[in-house]
Amino acid sequence: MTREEKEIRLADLVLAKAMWPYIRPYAWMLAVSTLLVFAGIFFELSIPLLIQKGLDGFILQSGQNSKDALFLGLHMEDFRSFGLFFCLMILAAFVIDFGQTLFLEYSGQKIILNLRWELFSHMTGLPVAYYDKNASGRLVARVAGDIENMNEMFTSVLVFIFKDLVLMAAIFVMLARLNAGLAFYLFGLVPVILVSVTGFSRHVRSAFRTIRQKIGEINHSFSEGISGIRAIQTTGSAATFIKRFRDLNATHYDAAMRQIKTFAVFMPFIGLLGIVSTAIILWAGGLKVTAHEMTIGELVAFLTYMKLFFRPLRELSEKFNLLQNALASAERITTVLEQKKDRQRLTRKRVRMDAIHHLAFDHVHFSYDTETPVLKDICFSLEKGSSIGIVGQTGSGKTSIINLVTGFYRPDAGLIRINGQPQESINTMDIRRKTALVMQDPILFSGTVKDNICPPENPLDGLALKKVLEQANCGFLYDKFDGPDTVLREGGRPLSAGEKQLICIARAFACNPDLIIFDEATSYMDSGSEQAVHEAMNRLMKGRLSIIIAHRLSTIRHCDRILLLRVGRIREQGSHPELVRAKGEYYHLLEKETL
Ligand SMILES: Nc1ncnc2c1ncn2[C@@H]1O[C@H](COP(=O)(O)OP(=O)(O)OP(=O)(O)O)[C@@H](O)[C@H]1O
Repeated sequence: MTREEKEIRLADLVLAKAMWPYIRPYAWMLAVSTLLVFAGIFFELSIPLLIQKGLDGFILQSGQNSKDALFLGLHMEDFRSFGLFFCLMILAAFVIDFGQTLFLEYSGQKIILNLRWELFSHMTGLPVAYYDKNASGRLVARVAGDIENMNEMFTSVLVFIFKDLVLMAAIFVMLARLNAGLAFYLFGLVPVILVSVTGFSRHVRSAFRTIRQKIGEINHSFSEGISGIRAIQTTGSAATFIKRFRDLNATHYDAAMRQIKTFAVFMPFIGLLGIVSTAIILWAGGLKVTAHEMTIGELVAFLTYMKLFFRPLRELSEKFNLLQNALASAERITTVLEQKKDRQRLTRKRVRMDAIHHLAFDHVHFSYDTETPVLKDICFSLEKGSSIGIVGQTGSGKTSIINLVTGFYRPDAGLIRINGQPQESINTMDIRRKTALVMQDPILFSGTVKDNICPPENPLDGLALKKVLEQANCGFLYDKFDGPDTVLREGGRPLSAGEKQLICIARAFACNPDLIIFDEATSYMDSGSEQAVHEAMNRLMKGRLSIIIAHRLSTIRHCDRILLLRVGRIREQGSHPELVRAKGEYYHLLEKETL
């Protein structure tokens, strides 16, 4: 056993334990389905035996006791009642097959339905830090591809591997019972079959793995190419992207061809084994029939069982690979679901909070990777009705301060106090409920403007909604579009950047926050749109705690306090007139901006 196989098998128990809560409600269906599989095998194996009885007992009249205890202790007097019995057996096999497929598909689909829902709802609650570390393309592949692999495992792999193994074992028993001498010839082929199946599985598994991996990368490349289409077209980097994609595509093609070639050799090889063994059995069986050691019916039944034996053999090795693949998917899904504890940590054993009226940073130090300090010794405080502006060069740590306020990350040292209490003692969900974040890139979801402003489960009445839109300067919605019923497509299309930002401000009004944070909210706008957004911002800030991050000093000059950050440290702090009087860094920046 290779190290990798060992690891997968060790992990299987853990996986089974993790997946059991999803399987448990439908376990009885899977059990019924398994019982039906057994019943199905019984019927499947009965057919060749019936053919033998029909041939020997009625058609050729060569069997001695064929009419006695014809089948399952039933006596058939004539060929018509035998034919009727045959038809009933086939009908019963059909009904069992139908029932088995229905139970299996139903339970498989239900398990997947719950698992997909759980995974998605769970992912919406995962810490932002998790998303910062994991590429979105990979995570999307998890919800889509990995869940689909698991669906395949429940509906077409697990039960069928089991069925095929039982079927093959049962066929061996039937063959030995029909004619032990002939079965002995067939057992001679077993080592050849085992060696070829193992070799084939190894080859296909490595190709499978490469294919899956490359498909993930291809998806990622596609999504990156589509979301960054403007940058690609304007920077002239299309050729680089196309070349990277072509290489990826070619690797995928090579792996797919490797897999196809292996199948192309293996499948006919198994077919060849089937033909060779049929020829051997026909020759040896023919000799036995002519020597009256065997009836023709028995020979035909023997050959029919052999045919049944080679069919699952072809599928089994392919299914083992699918199983490996599905187990890898289950492992990835379990890893995501295990992140649960992190979310619970934010709310469990913490005091509830109704309102924010004071926020303070007390000698806060922070780094993303515990090695590179991003914020150093940050101190400031903010009361209800007042505002703080944060300025500083790119990468100076402005957004990192917001990441700490909202609880997306934790400080390495120092304290953040809310209403005088340490932030980590307060339910983070309460803090977020009372906070509105208006970001540089306005995030709007597909749906109506109304749904974007207030979720349908917590709607505002018509009058309140109109007021919120008025306060946020969203009159354009009534002039150019269908008011709050305007339907937005992905990314908030067809609104302009400024219009989208005003909708985000309306959303902030609707949730009536105590703390409002603007992170470069006007940086993409022309002066006309900026004016409209500023008016809405000023209205929203009244009577609340506000933090405004901006590159342009004009945006924050009216704030009660301004922090100037450089390389993670507060270099200057004070009101606009105080900082101008101090003639320090802020003053020089102001001079540059007014030039
Ligand atoms: N998720 C992250 N993981 C690791 N490092 C990060 C992460 N986010 C930001 N950083 C690093 O932290 C530093 C501060 O980043 P931050 O986003 O707070 O700067 P900023 O002042 O808001 O910059 P900008 O004005 O460009 O938005 C930067 O050096 C950045 O590379």
